[in-house]
Amino acid sequence: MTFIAPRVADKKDWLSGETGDWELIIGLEVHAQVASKAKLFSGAPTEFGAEPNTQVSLVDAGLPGMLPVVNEFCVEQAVRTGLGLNAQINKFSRFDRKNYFYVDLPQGYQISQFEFPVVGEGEIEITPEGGEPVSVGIERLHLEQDAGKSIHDLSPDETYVDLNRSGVALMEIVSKPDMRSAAEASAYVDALRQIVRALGTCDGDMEKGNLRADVNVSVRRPGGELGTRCEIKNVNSLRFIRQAIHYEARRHIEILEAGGSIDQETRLFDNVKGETRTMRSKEDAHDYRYFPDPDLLPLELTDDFIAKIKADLPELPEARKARFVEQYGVPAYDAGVLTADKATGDYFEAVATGRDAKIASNWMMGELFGALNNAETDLADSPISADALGGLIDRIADKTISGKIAKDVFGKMFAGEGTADEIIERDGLKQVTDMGAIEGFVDEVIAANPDQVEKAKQNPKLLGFFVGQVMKKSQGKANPQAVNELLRQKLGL
Ligand SMILES: Nc1ncnc2c1ncn2[C@@H]1O[C@H](COP(=O)(O)OP(=O)(O)OP(=O)(O)O)[C@@H](O)[C@H]1O
Ligand SMILES: [Mg+2]
Ligand SMILES: [Mg+2]
Repeated sequence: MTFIAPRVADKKDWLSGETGDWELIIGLEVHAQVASKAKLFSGAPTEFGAEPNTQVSLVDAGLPGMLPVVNEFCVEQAVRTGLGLNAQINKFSRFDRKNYFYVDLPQGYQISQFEFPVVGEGEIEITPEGGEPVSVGIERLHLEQDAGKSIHDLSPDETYVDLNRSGVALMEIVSKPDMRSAAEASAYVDALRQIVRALGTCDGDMEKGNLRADVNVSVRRPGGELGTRCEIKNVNSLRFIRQAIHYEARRHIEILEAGGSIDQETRLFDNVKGETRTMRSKEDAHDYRYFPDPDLLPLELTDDFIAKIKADLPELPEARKARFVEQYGVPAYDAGVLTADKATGDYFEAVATGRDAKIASNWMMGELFGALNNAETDLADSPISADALGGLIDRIADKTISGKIAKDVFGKMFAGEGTADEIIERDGLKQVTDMGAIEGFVDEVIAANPDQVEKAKQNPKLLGFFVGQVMKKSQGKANPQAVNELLRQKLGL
């Protein structure tokens, strides 16, 4: 298989093949687990990592005669998410049975929403890395229950079933086929993740599988008819999403250019090989025989219910980003990084308030994130609190220390040696601003370098040499501005 790089210059992710260009089309179905302590239709707990089959009510085990009762909290979270996606909230929706047989589905059907989802069309704005913002349409969001889990690797000839996940509430968020590159697809999932986390409706933890994507991919000639899609199930990291898309796009192009056609298929992504492969083809495509679940009444939401949720919505990442640019004057790129999650934004606001915001953002994005990264830890466990970083920045602003010395102080703060003030005091780092003392250093340096003084009169660039010498004499503590001024005066530059 030949690897064809996307033509970044075109901005769109057009792929060149042997016979011309192809346009990539991607639509995603994201399954986001509702952050609820109880399941969608039972009171069983949903906690992650429990012993197998310890969180299973009779309803989740699909025992005959058991009746589901809808969890109102989950409905509320779906509506909240819908509002966060700028989407239509449907006051009438209905639960349907999606029938299929599998060992991890004890009821023999999944309760889902088909014809009448709780949330309809919406739209979010995303910014792919290095690209311009694009808007992605949301087709719908519906509530459904998760299935159990089959465990194949405990024994060579037996399959075990863990029903802890059975009945856990999921929101399936279906996008329109609006994405045109792997970068856009991963930016979309990232944006969704940020939104649900800001809303608190889903933990968005892809490693734990509480946010995962079915990735639909097709290719077409630029501007032509949509091609046949293949759906890659359950991809659970942004990197795997990008890899799966690239692999799948190349596969489609190779087949089409050789004169073949694409079969609509459900495929799996093998993250070790970086390949997708057939899981089931159209021949055994499911006929789910959806019908309204007779055990559940339709959901009818009142205006009041929706209005209350709306009144309680937090500021979402996109809005916060715009506010950071506007209110604090930081560049859009910084604002994007600083609003990637709530805690980072809160930390920034605490440091920036009452201080130079650009300096606050530089210290966070440079020194702090660098140190956290090296220590393989994150902001939640930062040894330097927002207050403490603010305290350090204050000492630069009031010229107690220079920016250069501040970096050393930062290192010591990060190592837990104390606050900026304590370290400055302890190590005697206070900047020398006493003009008399600085003049002493300057005179000494001039006296010691008569040749250089003569040269400097022809070549003002030598000023740097003198500044360096004076700073060295003062052990880095002389106020650099004062040193510069005095030297210029004395050297007549
Ligand atoms: N030609 C296409 N190329 C790429 N993506 C497409 C194409 N046509 C549709 N899609 C995307 O495929 C997804 C279809 O999801 P939807 O949930 O509606 O149906 P499904 O996959 O048939 O159902 P199920 O939930 O049972 O998997 C949407 O995200 C849509 O944008
Ligand atoms: Mg779907
Ligand atoms: Mg699908």
